Amino acid sequence: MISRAFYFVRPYTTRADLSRLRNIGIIAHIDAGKTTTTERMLYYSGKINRIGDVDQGDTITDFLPQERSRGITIQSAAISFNWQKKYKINLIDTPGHADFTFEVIRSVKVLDGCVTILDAVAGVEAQTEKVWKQSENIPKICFINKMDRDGAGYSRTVKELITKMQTKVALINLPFFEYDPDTQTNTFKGIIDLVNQKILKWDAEDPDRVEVMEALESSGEHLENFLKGREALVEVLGEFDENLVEYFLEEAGGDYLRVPADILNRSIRRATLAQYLTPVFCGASFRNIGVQPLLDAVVNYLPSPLEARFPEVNHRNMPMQYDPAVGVLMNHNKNLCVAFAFKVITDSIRGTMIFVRVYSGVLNSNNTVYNCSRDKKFKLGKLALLHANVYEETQKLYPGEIGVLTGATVADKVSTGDTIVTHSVKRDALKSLNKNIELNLKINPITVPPPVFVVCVEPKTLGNKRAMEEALSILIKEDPSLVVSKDEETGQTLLGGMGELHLEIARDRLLNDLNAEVHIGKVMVSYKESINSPTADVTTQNETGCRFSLSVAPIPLDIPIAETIASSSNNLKWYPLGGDNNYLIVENHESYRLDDWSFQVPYSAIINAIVSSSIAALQKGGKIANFPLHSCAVKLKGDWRIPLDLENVTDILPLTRHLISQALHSLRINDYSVLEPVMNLEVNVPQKHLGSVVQDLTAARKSHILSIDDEHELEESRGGLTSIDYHRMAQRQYLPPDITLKNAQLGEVGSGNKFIRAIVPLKEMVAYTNTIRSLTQGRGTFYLSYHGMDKVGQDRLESVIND
Ligand SMILES: Nc1nc2c(ncn2[C@@H]2O[C@H](COP(=O)(O)OP(=O)(O)OP(=O)(O)O)[C@@H](O)[C@H]2O)c(=O)[nH]1
Repeated sequence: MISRAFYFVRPYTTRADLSRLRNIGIIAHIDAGKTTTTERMLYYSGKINRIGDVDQGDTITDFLPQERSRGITIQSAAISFNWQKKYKINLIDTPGHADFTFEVIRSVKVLDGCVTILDAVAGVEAQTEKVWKQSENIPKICFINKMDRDGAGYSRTVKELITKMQTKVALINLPFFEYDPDTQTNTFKGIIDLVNQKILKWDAEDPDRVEVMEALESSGEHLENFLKGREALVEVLGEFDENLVEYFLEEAGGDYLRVPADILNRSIRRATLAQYLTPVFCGASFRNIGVQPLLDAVVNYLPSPLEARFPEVNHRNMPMQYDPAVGVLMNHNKNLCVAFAFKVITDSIRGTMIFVRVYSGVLNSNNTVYNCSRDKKFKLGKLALLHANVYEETQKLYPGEIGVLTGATVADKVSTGDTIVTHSVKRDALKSLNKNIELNLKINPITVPPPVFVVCVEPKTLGNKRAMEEALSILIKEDPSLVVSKDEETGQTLLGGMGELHLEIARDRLLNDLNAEVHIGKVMVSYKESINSPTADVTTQNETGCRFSLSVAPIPLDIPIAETIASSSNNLKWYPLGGDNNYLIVENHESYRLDDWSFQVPYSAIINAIVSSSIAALQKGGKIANFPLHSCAVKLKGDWRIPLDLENVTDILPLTRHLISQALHSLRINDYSVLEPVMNLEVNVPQKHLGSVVQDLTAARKSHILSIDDEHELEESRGGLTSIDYHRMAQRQYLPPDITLKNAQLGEVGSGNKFIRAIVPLKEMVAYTNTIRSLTQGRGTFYLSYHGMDKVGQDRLESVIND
């Protein structure tokens, strides 16, 4: 491994005004080349002075030891750099593995635009489709990478992009190959830039040398590709931009070559921001080819914070407008600063670091701020800009910035998904902010996907228990898609996660980084129980005069929870109980109104106590196998009583916990069901293997087949167009011939392939990679995503419980 001492990272980045700031993410399937491309971007921007390599484990953004040893990105890393001197790019390199989806979701939440990287050999892969959907509200550009590899297919990949992502495209550059008559091979050397009418050829030995030639002076197929490509570019933009058509007809005299680059660039920018189309670029980052034009595209075509979408907030009618000094000016208040926490990490030296995106105004170090999501007021400590793992302290975080809060004062005050507000200028002026609107402003939090696998974590000795709990609490604070629960029957601590790799990485972190002395069991599917029918109402009263009545009822599994909540009575308030789709439903009190509250203890303290006791009671599990309860609603009646002078809620906790257990106990074992995670499965197989794959899915894997389609006849629609329209669009799109692909390879994709959609229990999909490989001679691909929890039928109950 090459030592970091041989090269430097320049931490400082000059501040750009808001219109010249870009907050972008790099998203893609695993191994498409996100980190390799990011590394080149840092090099060409002057941020680093030598290029690191993923395979040698010395890139800037993959800095965790686990990332370096495994050669994959695990956590998204933020870094900023300048481009074309006046622009500042804040870039987040995200992981590609499906187990780390939450990292992508939380990054996308605070980004204004994305670069999607595609592998020219693999084409549009499943995880790319997923992250594309997750980022569907933000403009994107596409980079077809690995054009140097055997089997790279630029045009084949563009076709897949159009049909699978259902997007129009504008090809901005085309691949440039050089033919060697001696070896009779074509080698990828550079690009044909259709906007600037140049051919750019990179030097294989020297990453800084680029030969620039006039495209019009080329000949043969290069010239032909250039002319056809430029015509197609002007045409596609003309469908969106009337001004361009006018210019083309009147000023350029109908000549595609006479439309100047700046007019085209403006038009591409407008069409990209409107998400009318996706500009497409190509290159080979590993060979340093095509990265500078991609960086130009980031600043030319992706939005500044003054053009990005507004954040979604809890006050639906909150006035918002862009302001060059404030960013997103909210509630017409130029002094209001609003920031959103999207990530928390624990650094061994600096302690807790909270990543925030500032949407409005300025965050000043040492200011008093208010966490609207937790009703907490506190003082900020130091602020910083992070460049991967290099720390740059700063006094202020300006609008549009992505930065970090540090210091003991903030450590326990902020979690992922919280909204922080403060006064932009005065140190301690929360009182000047509107109590009901500004101090109650919440940017919609990040959705956390439910864990589907669990491992059992045990302290090596009883003395290690406390340290284990502390280490686990750090882990789940950093990554809310990890969930800690307790098996009440056995007392075991369970750690839930998104997949086997996710839990393996968590295990590494527990043992090696947090030095927890623990034993970790084998990875298991996370099963739950639920109830089939509601309990009777139960009531309890203690000697101090507290009295509560409640029942527990099942929440329907087949209706989205948002719909269930929306259709319930206005008289009821729903509070989530942890991550298992359990809720506390509270009836309005018969006699007390919140605005006329005469009790010593605040209403929120009573609710918090009942929430905690409900979580503990439901964790105790069901009657079949003690799996924690899922999709249960604890319904609190509105006739509860507590003494007016009750000083704290410690009495309430055991009372309601016991009451819930009593209600659940009254049900018979037959009133319970075991639930298991079921997954959406998509399988793409050549026609000739369809029978064996379907047979295996239905017989061996108990899956429920939803549809089997010809790959090109999928009938989904986006923007009013059907997928057939997109297939037609792909046929019409000008694409240069894929000269490095043999005919056989060209024919493989999309022709004669069948697309199977099914719902399948996660348990039955273990080791499916090997099965699909052997059933289809390595030609089939599949993709799994979480569908929901479903009841386990009697026929499989025993095997599930034994599992
Ligand atoms: N031939 C070739 N290999 C490349 C290119 N770009 C990346 N690679 C290789 O592809 C592999 C994966 O590259 P990464 O940059 O780690 O991909 P990634 O998308 O960041 O991967 P994850 O973050 O783990 O999802 C590495 O072995 C790279 O050297 C390219 O342009 N050409």
